[in-house]
Amino acid sequence: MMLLKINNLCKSFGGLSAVLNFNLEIRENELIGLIGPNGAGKTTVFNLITGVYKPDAGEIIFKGENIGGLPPYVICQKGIARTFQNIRLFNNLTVMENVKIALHKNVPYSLPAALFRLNSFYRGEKEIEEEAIRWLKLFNLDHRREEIASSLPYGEQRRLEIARALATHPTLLILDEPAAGMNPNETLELMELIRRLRDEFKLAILLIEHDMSLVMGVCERIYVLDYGQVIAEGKPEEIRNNKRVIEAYLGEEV
Ligand SMILES: Nc1ncnc2c1ncn2[C@@H]1O[C@H](COP(=O)(O)OP(=O)(O)OP(=O)(O)O)[C@@H](O)[C@H]1O
Repeated sequence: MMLLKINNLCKSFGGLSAVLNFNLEIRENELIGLIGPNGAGKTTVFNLITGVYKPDAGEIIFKGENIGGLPPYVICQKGIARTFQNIRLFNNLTVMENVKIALHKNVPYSLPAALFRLNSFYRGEKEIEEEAIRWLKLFNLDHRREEIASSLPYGEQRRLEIARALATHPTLLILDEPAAGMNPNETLELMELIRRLRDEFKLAILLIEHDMSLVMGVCERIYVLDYGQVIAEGKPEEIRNNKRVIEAYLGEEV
């Protein structure tokens, strides 16, 4: 079933068309890559989908509803979660607190229960704590539970950011350069993790990545952006041999 359908999306900054008549389709449980040279408009597309920017024109249809221009927290509630190119954790909070914040999107108690500290508040908080621990175990971060997020090694901060995104129970997970700054071993582990998450949580995943081994290794379909426009779309082997794509990367290895 179709999950996300983007029609003729446009966004300019001053006189510059960062995204121009952009179209994309993602079905449930698909793993899609968005690639392109620096400045091609990839992050702008992510910022449009997640409500950071309002589209100038076009539609972003998610589960049949146009979500273009809605605020980020509403888009998150509708089932889209993301990570950022430069990791954005709550640096001064613990690992556990970072995940608990995401779980407070759907608190299992009422406002009066929280204000008057009713039993349902304590029960709800316990449920949140237990779920946070389940997420940390899944991402092999449980032993770091009480550590401050910014003190974690880089690869673990990336994993924590993905755990926090998943704790909002998305149906579409958007990853902006998840392998940036990782060594080849960490990248291999990340590829394994991305495949596992997609299968276990029946997720659709859209990722931007400059690491071609990761994109070609995990994505089923790839969209290639250049100067804000899609210049190619297809399976990894089709993209690898596409003349326009090779030209856009000007001899870079695809
Ligand atoms: N907030 C903004 N204000 C002005 N220009 C912007 C803004 N955001 C992006 N741009 C411009 O839009 C174009 C597309 O940028 P974008 O960050 O989306 O590209 P990208 O494909 O994600 O690049 P990279 O791979 O380097 O991250 C660039 O020319 C960029 O300078």
